[in-house]
Amino acid sequence: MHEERQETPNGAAAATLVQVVGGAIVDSLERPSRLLAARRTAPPALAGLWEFPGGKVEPGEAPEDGLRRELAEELGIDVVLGDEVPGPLAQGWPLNARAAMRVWLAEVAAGVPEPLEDHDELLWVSLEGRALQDLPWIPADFPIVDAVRSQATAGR
Ligand SMILES: Nc1nc2c([nH]c(=O)n2[C@H]2C[C@H](O)[C@@H](COP(=O)(O)OP(=O)(O)OP(=O)(O)O)O2)c(=O)[nH]1
Repeated sequence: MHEERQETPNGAAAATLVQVVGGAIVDSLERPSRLLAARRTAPPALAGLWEFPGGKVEPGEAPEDGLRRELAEELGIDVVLGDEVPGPLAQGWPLNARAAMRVWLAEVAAGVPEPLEDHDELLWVSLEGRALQDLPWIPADFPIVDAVRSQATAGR
């Protein structure tokens, strides 16, 4: 697992959060209208909840490379990454006491997304209306979903 150490404000060393990366895959980076949500199969506490496909960055791996690798493994696709959806931390969005996630907008460059690993269903959900927020996401993902929607639909 990839954990780094950093200095806290009082100078004590503290373990930083496990770095997770997630893909906010939209139908088109140019004119986004739908987002791809993925339903987890494990662990039991998260099974059945929706998330951004992705996973943990491996030691020595650049976050963007980790995201491309995870999306190829889990969904069988190559992606073009767009802008990052920045969170409040240097490590992105807080997920829980141990992990934070950096999220990038992305578009499918090759392949058709399929739930090959870790998910049992994929859903293209409209960025308009309530459909996105009405899905049972992993609780930590709701603010991220909001930010993704705002960023993806900005400038329309
Ligand atoms: N991929 C992903 N993980 C999320 C999201 N929200 C959230 O709280 N998480 C949590 C669930 C897990 O505790 C952690 C990511 O772990 P993971 O199980 O997806 O990572 P991985 O594919 O590398 O799996 P593994 O090698 O550890 O089995 O982050 C999300 O939107 N996407």
